[in-house]
Amino acid sequence: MGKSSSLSASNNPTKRAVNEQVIKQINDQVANQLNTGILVVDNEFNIVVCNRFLKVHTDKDINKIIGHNIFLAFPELPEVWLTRKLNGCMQLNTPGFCSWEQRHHLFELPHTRPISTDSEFMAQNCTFLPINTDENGIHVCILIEDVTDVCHYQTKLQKTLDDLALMSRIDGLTQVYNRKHWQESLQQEYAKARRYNKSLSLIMLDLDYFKLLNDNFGHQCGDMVLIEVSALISSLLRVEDIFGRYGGEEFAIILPETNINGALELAQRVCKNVAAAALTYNEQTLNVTISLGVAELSKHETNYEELITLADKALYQAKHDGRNQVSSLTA
Ligand SMILES: Nc1nc2c(ncn2[C@@H]2O[C@H](COP(=O)(O)OP(=O)(O)OP(=O)(O)O)[C@@H](O)[C@H]2O)c(=O)[nH]1
Repeated sequence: MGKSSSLSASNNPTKRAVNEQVIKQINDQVANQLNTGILVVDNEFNIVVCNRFLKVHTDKDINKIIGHNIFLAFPELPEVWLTRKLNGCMQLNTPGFCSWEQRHHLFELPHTRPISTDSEFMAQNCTFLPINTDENGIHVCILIEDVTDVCHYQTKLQKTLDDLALMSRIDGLTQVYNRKHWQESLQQEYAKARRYNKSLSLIMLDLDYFKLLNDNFGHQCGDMVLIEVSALISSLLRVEDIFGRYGGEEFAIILPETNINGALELAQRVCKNVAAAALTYNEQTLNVTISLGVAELSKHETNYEELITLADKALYQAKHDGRNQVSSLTA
């Protein structure tokens, strides 16, 4: 009995045909209920199978695109790139993949999320699977996964991380680099200047009689002056120059590939511009000046800190000589 029933399942052609039909129905229903696009093309890139996902997400009549070339049915597809991808998959008989990070989408399918994204189209991960059929040779099955949410939250997360990284380098009050980042930059510029035998100069600057300004006009006025003066100085620099708040009312500028003459010229310009700036607080005119110390890297320094010490000494000299001026020192 057992033997005859097992024989009937595999050897009875009618039963086998019924089984195959049932399996096809199951496969079709599963494919049509999946929240993944399934599109199968033959070796001439004609569409052989297309599931309901693509019907739901496009206004195309799926029955009309079966048998048509994929690049005619979906003209938005990158033909050169996708042809190479499909051919590679068929020839090597190995799967391929394309993530939304490489290409945000292949198919222009509008996304249905109530979230705002940078693109009007659904972000997609696409997998390319080689399918071997007995009669018609190799096909490729393209699986289209909707990853709009992943893309949206990943992009938001990356932006937050970028903002945090920036914030960790920036002084909260003046928006110029903070001391930690500035000092790390100097360390790098020092190493570069030594390695490539390039010149490197430093300007240390400090607001004059700032305590008096705070005492006379209040701390808020002092803060406003720090913001305005650093914005003014930033506007006078080249993009390669690295401007930072060294602490309190002391600032510092790294000048890569700049010798002492270039650094002195810039320092004079900064000094004059700050002194000439028309700063007011509560309708009162403020006379703000700065003192600057300039130093150039020479063969004598053995580390970047010695360059800071040199520029700091020059700054002290400028203060001592009467403020609102530039002084320089060489080792
Ligand atoms: N408003 C404000 N004041 C600050 C800030 N950081 C430091 N200060 C003040 O800056 C003043 C610096 O005073 P001093 O070091 O005596 O220097 P100075 O009065 O500028 O005198 P010289 O440098 O010799 O010209 C102090 O009163 C600090 O409280 C800040 O972020 N905001």
